[in-house]
Amino acid sequence: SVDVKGDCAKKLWDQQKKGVDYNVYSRVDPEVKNHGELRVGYVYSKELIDACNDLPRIAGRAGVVHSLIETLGLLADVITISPRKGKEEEIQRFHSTDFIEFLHRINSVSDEEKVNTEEAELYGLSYDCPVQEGIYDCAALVAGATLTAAEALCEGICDVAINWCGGWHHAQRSSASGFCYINDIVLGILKLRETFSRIVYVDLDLHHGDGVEDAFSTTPHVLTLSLHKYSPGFFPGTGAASDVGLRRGKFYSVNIPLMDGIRDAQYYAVFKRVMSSVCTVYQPQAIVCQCGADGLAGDPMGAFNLTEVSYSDCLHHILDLKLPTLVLGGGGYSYSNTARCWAHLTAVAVGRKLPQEVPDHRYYMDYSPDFEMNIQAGNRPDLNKDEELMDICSRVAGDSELLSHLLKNDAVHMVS
Ligand SMILES: CC1(C)CN(C2CCCC2)C(=O)N1c1ccccc1/C=C/C(=O)NO
Ligand SMILES: [Zn+2]
Repeated sequence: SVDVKGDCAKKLWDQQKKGVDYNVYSRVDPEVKNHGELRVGYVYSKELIDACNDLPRIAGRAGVVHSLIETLGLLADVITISPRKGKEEEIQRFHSTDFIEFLHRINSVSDEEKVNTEEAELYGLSYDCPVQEGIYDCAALVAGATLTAAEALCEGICDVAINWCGGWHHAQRSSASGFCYINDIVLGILKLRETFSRIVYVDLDLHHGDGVEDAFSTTPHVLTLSLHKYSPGFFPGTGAASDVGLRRGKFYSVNIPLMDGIRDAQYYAVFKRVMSSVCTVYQPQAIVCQCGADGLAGDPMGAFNLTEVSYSDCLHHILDLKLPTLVLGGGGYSYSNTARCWAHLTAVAVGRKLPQEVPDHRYYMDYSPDFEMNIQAGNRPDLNKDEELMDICSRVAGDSELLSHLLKNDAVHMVS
């Protein structure tokens, strides 16, 4: 059973004041900026974690993330929701039948040789998206978890719904890409569209959220906003500031291209400026946020210098909108830093303060040598110039003016 946050926090605080020392890792401190009244759904099951633990490029990551969140006692503050598997007809709402059929076929193949290569190439299967036994089953479980989270928001079971196993933003309608096979985010947004008419998708991953942007580039009902590294030869190569969407979706795709080395303060300043102007004009009814953690200092991608602070500030800003919010994972290749970051974001959602030290648990040694919960900012040179970033922001804000003009003249699309 889950205490209502207020009671839990108050009871714990009263106990602590009375000197009863609760054996909790995190001090519940009412001073912490508290989204206390938010009900937070946390989607997970042993089956989902086990399946994601077997994914080749992030083998074991799901378990490290969940174990830290569990050890920090955060499950006591959330509504845990067991996910269902995505049904074939749901997955077909975005992906083509032939692609799904192909994924089914390679799902049961044990050795790669049997797969005919040019067909695999056609569907995006390559080094980055290896043929993997059981890949369909795993991807369908992940998609089902994101759909379960979206349904919980539509039914008002919770205000925030988290699926750290989701966030596979590169998958396209008929091809895998960038290690993403089924685009759980697109499926989750289509589910939210059954209830909400205007949805903002925020992509904080190091990489451009191309699969989600492409899925909704011609519609004004989903505004996609992606902040990402944009430089020659860097995957996926899309997401220039000039990429604003097409036809009826023009100005409803927003891209903030960034250079290596960006740090927390600058990143959050850009996010806040763009997100504020977009939301003021667009008036979204729900938010989806992909929190890919490969922008963190210390990630093997070695690009940005972010810590959990800017990710937390962005999520605080989003939660302050008091809208149904779907929170998803994504990239993140330093497992300890990814776990630190997503544990902090879970704590932000439930309004808990975390301890300085990583608590002892099964994966404690992954957090050496510091064993601290905070991530140290890197010192890679910052190639971003303030005036360039401000210029991009004001252009987007300018587009927001255009967007507001469109909204006034486009009432048909924005019927609430
Ligand atoms: C195969 C992995 C996913 C892993 N990886 C690194 C991390 C550390 C050692 C290898 C990559 O660069 N990858 C990729 C390879 C080709 C295309 C895309 C990606 C990553 C996409 C992504 O994160 N989107 O959000
Ligand atoms: Zn990424």
